[in-house]
Amino acid sequence: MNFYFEAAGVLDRLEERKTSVKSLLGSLPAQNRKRVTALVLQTLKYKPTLNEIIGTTKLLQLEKRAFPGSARNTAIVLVHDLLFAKGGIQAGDGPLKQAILRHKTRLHAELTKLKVKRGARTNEDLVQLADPRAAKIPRYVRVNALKTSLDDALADLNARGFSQGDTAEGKKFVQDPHVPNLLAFDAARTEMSSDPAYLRGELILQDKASCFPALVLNPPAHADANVIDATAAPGNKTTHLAALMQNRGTLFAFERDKRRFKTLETMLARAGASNVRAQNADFLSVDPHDATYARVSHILLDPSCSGSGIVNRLDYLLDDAAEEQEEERDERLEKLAAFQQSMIAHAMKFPSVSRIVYSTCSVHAAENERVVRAALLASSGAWVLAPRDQVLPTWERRGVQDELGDVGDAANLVRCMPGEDATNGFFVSCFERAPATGQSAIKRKLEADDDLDHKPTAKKRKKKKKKKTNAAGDAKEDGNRGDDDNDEWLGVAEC
Ligand SMILES: C[S@@+](CC[C@H](N)C(=O)[O-])C[C@H]1O[C@@H](n2cnc3c(N)ncnc32)[C@H](O)[C@@H]1O
Repeated sequence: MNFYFEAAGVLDRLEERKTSVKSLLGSLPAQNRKRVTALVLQTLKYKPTLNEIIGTTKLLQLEKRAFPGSARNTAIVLVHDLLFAKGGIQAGDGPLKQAILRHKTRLHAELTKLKVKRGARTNEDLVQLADPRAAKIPRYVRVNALKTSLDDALADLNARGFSQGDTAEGKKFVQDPHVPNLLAFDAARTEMSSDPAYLRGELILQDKASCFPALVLNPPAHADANVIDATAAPGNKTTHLAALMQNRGTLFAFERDKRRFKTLETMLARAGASNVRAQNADFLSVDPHDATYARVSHILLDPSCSGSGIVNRLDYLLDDAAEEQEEERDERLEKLAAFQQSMIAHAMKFPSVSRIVYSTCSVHAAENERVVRAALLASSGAWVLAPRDQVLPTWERRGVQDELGDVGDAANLVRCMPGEDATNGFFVSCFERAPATGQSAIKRKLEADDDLDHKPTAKKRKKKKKKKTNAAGDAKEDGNRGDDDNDEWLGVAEC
């Protein structure tokens, strides 16, 4: 029973909003920490549902002696386990357990009623529907071109009672206007995980925004094509890339986590992605100059991130928790951003790579525009952003210029806002090698910064003076020249 009390204690202190969930869980005695953490996180996910069920059953009023006002969270964690844990309540047979079990039938019946009322088929649906942003996200399903054609998939769906409509409602689905082969279903009423076409690998459950990176990378589809997916598991983007490559050439897929690598292998097999060479390895330890990768022309980088864009994450439930959390978050973001930058810098070292897509499911500029900015500056002008017309041109929400600063045009970046774009929060950027001739705006900017940053030596002073004289001369020749240069400096990327 102890760990139930500990979990309830964590929930109590969270409600006081004096500290963050992370530090609370970190301070628990080591022996129970894992178990209590899992229980707290699960309970938080289901808390709105549990509160409603406990309210309608009047459990606390009926069991006042077992659960006085101060023990509300103890009742919540116990009801959580009764309704949602595999083995039910994990405790002896004390009075608190008995108090809950007296209402077992009623509690289960209320859960069933609530599911019907909210149109939820599974417990997970209940969590989804409790988050107002999630209610706006349809269930997206990508037709896997490696296993079936769009026409055949549509015919199969029609034969099973689905039909195309203007909105994803009930048995009606919509063809997505931005992503070919993507269908949107009614999230509350479509249970896809047991769908036969899904089990055959013909349909892949993938959020719309998560389909953007492979589309933007636009990998080649010929026998000599060499592409890398640097951070592959669970493999949604890998199988999407393989489909766009029509299983031709070679797609090297890296995943450093052993357990996630197994999932990747399962996904690849199910999707029939036969051109993938999956390796359980750290991308950062792959030698860019190894002959195996000499012809790699495209790299997809979808590294670990805060996941703050994912609707249903705990971050959302704890959004308004203590201030300390903000500080902790900033620290975490800084660390993530440093890692993300190192991944981009590493990708840029592959000698034949001409195009790199970097994406996150984060809404924080620290992991998005600011990482892109740092990567562009670190490349000293060798890389620029691919132009908007190659980066989902019809998608309206673009990057944040103030965060990207003067190193590129934020219109070349893609953002998705949870709750507003019918997707999870997402960010996509695409780097391409700067043209060999001419100087990129970033390079010019860096040189200028360098000139400003360092005390001019006699040689530099002389050079600067000469530059100034030339500029003055040029300006005389062409009245607007000086202003144009300024525009280029500020407005930026050569794309
Ligand atoms: C955001 S997930 C990738 C999701 C995947 N692209 C998809 O669409 O299914 C990031 C993955 O990268 C892996 N990862 C993180 N750093 C890595 C590294 N240095 N090398 C290889 N894999 C890495 C993580 O273990 C995690 O599985």
